[in-house]
Amino acid sequence: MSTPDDLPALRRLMQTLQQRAADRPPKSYTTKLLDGGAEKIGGKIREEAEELIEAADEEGDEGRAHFVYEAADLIYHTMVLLTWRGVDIGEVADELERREGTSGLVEKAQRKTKE
Ligand SMILES: N=c1c2ncn([C@@H]3O[C@H](COP(=O)(O)OP(=O)(O)OP(=O)(O)O)[C@@H](O)[C@H]3O)c2ncn1[C@@H]1O[C@H](COP(=O)(O)O)[C@@H](O)[C@H]1O
Repeated sequence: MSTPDDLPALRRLMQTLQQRAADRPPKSYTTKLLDGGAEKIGGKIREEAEELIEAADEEGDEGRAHFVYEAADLIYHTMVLLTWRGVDIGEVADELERREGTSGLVEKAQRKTKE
């Protein structure tokens, strides 16, 4: 499985989340989410996605920093859902690698001819 070597923070976060899933320490926000299952985590993902979209057109350095902050929130919660489902970020990286070089437009056209 490939690992996002250029993004060591993502790899470390994945390991922390997997450890949380194994240990379920009570004083952990991740544990709270994992215990709530896909519904709880999915609700947070929806909320964080909305917040990211809202931040997308905020101007200036502060707006940019807020947008980055919201993107990190969304990525964290998405990674918690991956963890809940037993999927490693490396598997997502593999899928992105498989797609490398194929335009979304080309992929869509191929899908349509198969249907
Ligand atoms: N990267 C994150 C991270 N990003 C965001 N969050 C939390 O996600 C929540 C974002 O939701 P909101 O802004 O809606 O805050 P809230 O209203 O308090 O949230 P809710 O009570 O409504 O769920 C906040 O509580 C943030 O602190 C995170 N919590 C944890 N991590 C990482 O996960 C690791 C393990 O965390 P614990 O499992 O809590 O120890 C940490 O060391 C960090 O590396």
